[in-house]
Amino acid sequence: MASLRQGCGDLRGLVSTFTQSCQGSLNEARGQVSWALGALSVSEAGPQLPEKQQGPPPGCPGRILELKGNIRVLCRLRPGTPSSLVSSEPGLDGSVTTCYRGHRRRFRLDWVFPPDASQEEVFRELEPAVLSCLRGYSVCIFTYGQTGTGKTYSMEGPPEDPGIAPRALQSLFREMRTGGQHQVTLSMVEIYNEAVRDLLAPGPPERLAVRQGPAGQGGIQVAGLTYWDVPNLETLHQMLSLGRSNRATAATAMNQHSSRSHALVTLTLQAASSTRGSGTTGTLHLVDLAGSERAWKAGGVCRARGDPDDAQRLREARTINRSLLALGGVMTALRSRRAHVPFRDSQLTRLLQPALGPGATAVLLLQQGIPEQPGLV
Ligand SMILES: Nc1ncnc2c1ncn2[C@@H]1O[C@H](COP(=O)(O)OP(=O)(O)OP(=O)(O)O)[C@@H](O)[C@H]1O
Repeated sequence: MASLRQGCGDLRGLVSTFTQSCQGSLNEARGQVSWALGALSVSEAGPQLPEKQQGPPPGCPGRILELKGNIRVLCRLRPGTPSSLVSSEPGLDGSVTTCYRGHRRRFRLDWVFPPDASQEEVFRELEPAVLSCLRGYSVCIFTYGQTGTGKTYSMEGPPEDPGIAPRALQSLFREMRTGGQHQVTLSMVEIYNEAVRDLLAPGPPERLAVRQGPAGQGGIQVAGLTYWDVPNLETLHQMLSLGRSNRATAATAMNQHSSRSHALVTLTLQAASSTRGSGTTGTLHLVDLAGSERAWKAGGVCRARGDPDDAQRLREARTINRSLLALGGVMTALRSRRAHVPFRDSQLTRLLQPALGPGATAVLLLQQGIPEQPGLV
């Protein structure tokens, strides 16, 4: 419990950091900064939040995810978060009261993974939701957090200790071997500076147009996006690694290999009619969101020197923050069950519209912790 206490308080840091980022760097964000609180549903406990499940016995992580129609907010703490910065007390109602650098605040989370949580423990919590795709559900898993807090580590992980995505795929294919025939289709895009690009296109990635589907059919269409039939796990891994190598990355002041784009992997699993779950089509979206660092930090002090690369980093940071604001606005609207959900506010939310709509399950994994350069937190 000590590590849990230590870690979840730093959530305040995430919200606070991002809020400051919006206030300091984005004039257009003024007045909307409350998104970070409402949208992530980690602020003052809101009535829409589902009840936190009973905690699992030690060594036996619980199955906390309901499989339909919910947004779940989990938090993972990066190793090395100093306990002097944070403290928190879990409440009976599932809320977490945190104290971050002396400011007390209540957050409510569905689960907190302490800094020593393994990749396997994290995935074990998500596995039931992942496998529900084989029964026709739509599931979307995000990693969100300041740059360098471990989003890609959690989603992809190093080869010797894979993260959510490789484990999810392995689990799905293992289940399909015993559960019957499915047709698996893959697409992979990145959103870089609000341009949607196909990471699996045979040629150089081009900007693709995102359109609303024809009336009555709903959905979103990405003109020219390639969809690939995936016969087996090995092919899938090869394609994902191709897509990853096409993803825009650039060194920033905060993370040498910082991802400057949002990456969306979409797997469609269509059950053959003779199998269980016959006729169903499930979808798994795995979303590695770009880091939400403060724009001025990403640009770095070199911005003053007029370095074109730094100007580019600054622009990237602004568009990233703007799209994360839009995502927050969508989440707020969904959780408040508002009639209007502003999906059209960014390419990210437009593309995710089918993944966040009625009946879908979204899991937001908040990454918290101290990036590699502690002075930046
Ligand atoms: N739980 C963890 N255990 C061990 N190492 C970790 C963990 N989380 C993150 N790291 C390490 O921290 C560094 C930064 O992590 P990562 O690249 O995943 O951050 P990120 O949030 O994806 O950053 P960006 O938004 O800039 O892409 C990496 O070297 C990664 O291996």
